[in-house]
Amino acid sequence: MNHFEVREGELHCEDVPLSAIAAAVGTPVYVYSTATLERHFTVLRQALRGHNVLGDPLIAYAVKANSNVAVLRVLARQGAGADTVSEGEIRRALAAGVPPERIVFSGVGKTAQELAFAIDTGVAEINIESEPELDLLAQIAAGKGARPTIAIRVNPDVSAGGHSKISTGKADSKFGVSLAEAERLYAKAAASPHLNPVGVTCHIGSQITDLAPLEAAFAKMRALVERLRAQGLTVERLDLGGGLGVPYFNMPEPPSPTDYAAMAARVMTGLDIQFAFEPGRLLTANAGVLLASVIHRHDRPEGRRFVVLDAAMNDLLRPAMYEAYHDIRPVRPRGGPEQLCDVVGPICETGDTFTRDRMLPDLEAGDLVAFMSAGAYGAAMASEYNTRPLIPEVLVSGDRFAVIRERPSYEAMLERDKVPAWLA
Ligand SMILES: Cc1ncc(COP(=O)(O)O)c(C=O)c1O
Ligand SMILES: N[C@@H](CCCC[NH3+])C(=O)O
Repeated sequence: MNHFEVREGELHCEDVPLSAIAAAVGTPVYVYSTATLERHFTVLRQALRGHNVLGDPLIAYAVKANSNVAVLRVLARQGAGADTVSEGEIRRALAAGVPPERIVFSGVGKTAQELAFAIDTGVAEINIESEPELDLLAQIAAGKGARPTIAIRVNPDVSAGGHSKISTGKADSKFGVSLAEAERLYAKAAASPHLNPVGVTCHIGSQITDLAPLEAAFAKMRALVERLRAQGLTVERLDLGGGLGVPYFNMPEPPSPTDYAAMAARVMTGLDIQFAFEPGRLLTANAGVLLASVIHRHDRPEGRRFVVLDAAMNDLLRPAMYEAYHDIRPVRPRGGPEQLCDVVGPICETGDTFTRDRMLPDLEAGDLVAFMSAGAYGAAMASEYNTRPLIPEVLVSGDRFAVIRERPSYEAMLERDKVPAWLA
C-alpha cells in the first residue's frame, strides 16, 4: 500500500492533499506519513519474527535517519528501540518514550561526558568501537562504581558496495575493531570488574542492495560468537546493524525485508542468542517527502531549462553529497510533454543542484513539487547554510496533520549570535 498517491489530480499524503499542508505551513516542508512508518516497522518485525532462530529481536531504530521526536514516538509506540550516536540522540529517544533498556549507544567518538550520561541513563548497551574507548569507559565506570553493559563493534572487513561515503565495513574505515581485536577486547572487558560485555555488533554500510555482503558479514559475526564462547566467554547478544537498502525510484532494487530475514535466519541457524537490528533508512525513507515550490522556471535562450526551487542543498543534502537520486513529482500533474530540466536550489554553490538533465513534466513558478523518499537523512542532515532557517516538519495521520517541528523565526536565528561587548 502506498500512502503517497495522486487522488483527484493531486498528490496526497494519506488523506491530506499536499497543497493543504503547503497552504497552512508554507514551503519548503518535510511531510511524513504515520501509516507508512507503522507499516515499515510491522513488515520488518513480522519478517524477522517469521523465523524461530531470530526469536523476537530488538529493532533499535537508527535515530540518525530521522530524529524528530514525534517520528520516534510513532516507532516507540510500535515497540521500537533506538540506536543512538550522541547524547542528543539518547535524549531524543528518551523524550519519545523509548525505554533505556531498548537504547543502544554507538559511535566512534563518544566523549567522556556522553559515556557518563549513557551509564547514568542505564542504556541497554554501549557499543565499544576501539580500545581507548574501552579503557575510558572502564575508568568512568570505576569512578561511578558502575558496571555498564557493553558490546564490541566489529569491522568485519566486508565491502558493502554502494556509495563510498556510506560504506563502513571495510578494514580501513574508522568504524569498530577487527575480528581478531574483538576477541582480545572482549576478553579484556570480561576480565574488568567495571565492564559487563554481553555481545558483539557490526554495521557495514547503508543503502545496501545486495544480500551477499550482509551475509558474508553475518557469517563472520556468527563465527566470532562461536570462537568467544569456545573460550568460555558469555555472549548473549548479537547486533547485526542496519543498512538494508530501500527502493529509490530509478535505482537498483533492494532485497525485501522477507528475504533479508530469511538470509539472517539461514546464517544463524542453531545459534542461540538474542538478536538486534538497527534499521534507519528502511523505516523512514519512503515515509516522507520534501515539499517545495517552484520560484522560477528559467528557460535559457541557449537551451537549458532551470527549475529553481525554494528548497536547497541545506534542506536535502543527499543529491549534493552522494549524487543521490530522488524522484521529483509535481503535486498537481498537468500532463503534457516532458522536457529536460535541471532542478536547482537558491544557494550560491553549483553543487546546489538536485538533478541535471532530468525529463520532467511542465513546471511553472508557483507549482508545488515533492521529492519522494526523503524521510531518511533529509531533515536530519539539514543545516542553516546561507542563513536559511531549518524547514518545518509535518506529520500526517489519516486526514489530520500537525507541525512536529516549527520553522524558526529569523529573530530566533539571529538571537543565537552574540556580539562581544568590545565590539558594541
Ligand atoms: C551503527 C549504525 N547502525 C545503523 C545505521 C543505520 O543505517 P541504515 O539507515 O542504512 O539502516 C547506521 C548508519 O548507517 C549506523 O552507523
Ligand atoms: N546519510 C547517508 C546515510 C548515512 C548512514 C549513516 N550511518 C545517506 O543519506 O544516504
